[in-house]
Amino acid sequence: MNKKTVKDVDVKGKRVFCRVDFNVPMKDGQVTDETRIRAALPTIQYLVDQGAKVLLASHLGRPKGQAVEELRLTPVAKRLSELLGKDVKKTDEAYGESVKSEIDSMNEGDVLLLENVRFYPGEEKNDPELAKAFAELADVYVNDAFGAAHRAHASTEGIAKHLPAVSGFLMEKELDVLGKALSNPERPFTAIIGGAKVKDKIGVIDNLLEQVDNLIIGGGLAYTFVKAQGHEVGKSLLEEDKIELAKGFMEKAKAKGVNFYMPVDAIVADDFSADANTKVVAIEEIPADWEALDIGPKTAETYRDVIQKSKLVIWNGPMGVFEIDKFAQGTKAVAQALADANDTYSVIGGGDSAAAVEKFNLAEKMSHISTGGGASLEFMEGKQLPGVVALNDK
Ligand SMILES: Nc1ncnc2c1ncn2[C@@H]1O[C@H](COP(=O)(O)OP(=O)(O)O)[C@@H](O)[C@H]1O
Ligand SMILES: O=C(OP(=O)(O)O)[C@H](O)COP(=O)(O)O
Repeated sequence: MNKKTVKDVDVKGKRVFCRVDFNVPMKDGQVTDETRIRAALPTIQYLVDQGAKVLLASHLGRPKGQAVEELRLTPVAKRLSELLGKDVKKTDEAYGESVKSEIDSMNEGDVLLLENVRFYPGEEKNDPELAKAFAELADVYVNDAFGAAHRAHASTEGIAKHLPAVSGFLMEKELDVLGKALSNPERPFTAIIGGAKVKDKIGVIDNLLEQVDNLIIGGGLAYTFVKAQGHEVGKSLLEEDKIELAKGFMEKAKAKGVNFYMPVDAIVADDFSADANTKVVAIEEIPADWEALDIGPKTAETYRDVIQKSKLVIWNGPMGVFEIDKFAQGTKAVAQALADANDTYSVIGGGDSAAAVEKFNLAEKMSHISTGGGASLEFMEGKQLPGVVALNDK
């Protein structure tokens, strides 16, 4: 990597604003998957050991520029404190006088977690004033938030203009591993795209079609494609204004000789809940009042075969609503197929995909679990990540 890292700057006694991605899944005020917190520990521990005053900043969810009680980072501070084995204080704001006075009382090696940076409208707008306000808190900026590196926000991009700006160890490792896997991909090269962020991910498919041998579609994303094939999708997730785009992708795949795999069956439910009635249906037979919440068994079988014949697989986004056991089978089948494929280099991207692999106890079997979903996809597309571009060159 041609960017400076935390090892290239002196941080002893300095106030270090370290942007991390603590956008972790939570339920009832508890962190339910701590992969992203653990992934940031090497950088945090290094800063502590070097005697820096460590200010950690992160977003959580999408609060749209205002304080949302359930999206406070308090439970994250608690978990981080346990993992680090030292007290981590949390502020109720992310900048300003109250935060400054808290920083004034810090000793070398102390860690302070700032409140969710997306509670302020300026964050996602990359407002220069907010970037300056963040920068005023610190002497050095470290970006270790690979998962948010594709966002040009005040705490990921704007702030880097005001301070010496370097990458953390997680950022460095992610760019290194993904760069190596993709510079000369082993073939057959398969991409599996699922999840619910249809708008974010659908554009990625266009670029992936230039690179892969097989493209597998699952999750909530699939039903826009099912609709594009001319089938009804009932109450399944659907992005009406992307149907034409989806059609275009299927034609492009054909023209490029890319094998395009879509669900042939699905598990449908009469309600988005654990108590829902469910049944397996052929993809062209989704009932009008039901929604497809997982891929069906025939689909899972085909996907398994494709995975086993691949040399490199990148997987982003679960195949179904894996958080509910009834709809977890498709995601589990894909995870298991990857775990069983010993000759396959597997790269898992995305907070929820990583959480799924963790849930099935298969994390150890994957070659690389990336902490970034959208970020790893954009990186693989060959796009420049603003959070990386903004850092100081070596
Ligand atoms: N068929 C579906 N309908 C609705 N939601 C789905 C479906 N399949 C998967 N999901 C949801 O997608 C979410 C993950 O999507 P996304 O954020 O795009 O993935 P990632 O974090 O891995 O990038 C999960 O919470 C899962 O419940
Ligand atoms: O969870 C994240 O992205 P991901 O779901 O693509 O992995 C990152 O924290 C970025 O969050 P965002 O997509 O709300 O900007």
